[in-house]
Amino acid sequence: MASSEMDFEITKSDKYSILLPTYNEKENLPIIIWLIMKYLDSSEYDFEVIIIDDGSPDGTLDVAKQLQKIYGPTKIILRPRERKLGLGTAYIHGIKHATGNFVIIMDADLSHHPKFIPKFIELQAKKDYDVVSGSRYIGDGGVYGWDFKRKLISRGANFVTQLLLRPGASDLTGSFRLYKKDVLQKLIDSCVSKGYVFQMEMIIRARQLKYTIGEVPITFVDRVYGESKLGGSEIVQFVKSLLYLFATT
Ligand SMILES: Nc1nc2c(ncn2[C@@H]2O[C@H](COP(=O)(O)OP(=O)(O)O[C@H]3O[C@H](CO)[C@@H](O)[C@H](O)[C@@H]3O)[C@@H](O)[C@H]2O)c(=O)[nH]1
Repeated sequence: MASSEMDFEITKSDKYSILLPTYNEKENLPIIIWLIMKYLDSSEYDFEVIIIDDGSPDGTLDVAKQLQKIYGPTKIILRPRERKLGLGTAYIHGIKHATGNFVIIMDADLSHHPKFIPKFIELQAKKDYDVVSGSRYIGDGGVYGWDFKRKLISRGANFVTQLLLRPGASDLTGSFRLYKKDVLQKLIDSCVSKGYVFQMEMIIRARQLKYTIGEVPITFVDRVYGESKLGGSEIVQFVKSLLYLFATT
C-alpha cells in the first residue's frame, strides 16, 4: 500500500513516467526536479522523469545533465531534440521513451506543483480512471498570477469548447494530467493537432473513445522565471482546431 488509506491499491509493477518538456527553463528545472523527488521519493511509487529539451538557447540541457548526475540516470532520463518543435510533439517524443505503464505530463515552469501528483495517482488507483486531469475550474482549484487577458483567453477557450463539443471535463486547455500509457498512445494516434491545442483535443478524443476521466482540483501559478511561449499563432491554431473538431466529431 502506498497510502494510509486502505481503499485503493498501487500494484508493485505500476510505474509512473513523468514527461517534462522544457524550453528555456534553466532556473525552473532544478526546483521542479527537487519538488518531484520530495513528493515522490518519500512514497513507494516507482517513477522516472523524462526531460524533453528542444535545444534551449539558455543551456537548460546542461542543467538537466547536472541533475541527472545528482539523481541518477534511472530517475532522470534525457531525450533532447535539436530545435523547438512544439509542446504537442514533445509529449509524442517523450512517450516513446517512457517505461512506465502510467504517464504524467506537466509543465516544467513551476506552474504545476508536484504536490498534486500523489493525488492524481490515488484517484486513478481508486477508480481505475483511464485519464486523470488537473482542473483549475473545480473545487478549490484556481489560477494565480495571470493578467486579465490571459485569464480571458483560458476561460474563453474552455467556455467555447464546452459549448461546441460538450466534452464533460472542466479544464480542457490545462496540461497537468495522468494517463494510462496505452490510452495516451491511442489518444495521440487519434489526435491531429500539434502545439497547445493538443491538450484540448486529447480530452475530446478521450470522450469519443469512451475513456473514463477523473478530475483533481489544482492551483496553477504563473511562472516566476522565464516567459510563456503562448503567442498569437497558438491562439489562431486553437480556434482553427476547435472548428475542425466541431465539424468532424
Ligand atoms: N520541449 C519543448 N517544451 C516546450 C515548448 N514550448 C513550451 N515548452 C514547455 O512547456 C511548458 C509550458 O510552456 P509555457 O509556454 O510556459 O506554457 P504556458 O503559456 O504557461 O501555457 C500553459 O497553460 C496553457 C493553458 O492553460 C496550457 O495549454 C499549456 O499546456 C501550458 O500548461 C514549459 O515547461 C515549457 O518550457 C517546445 O516547443 N518544446
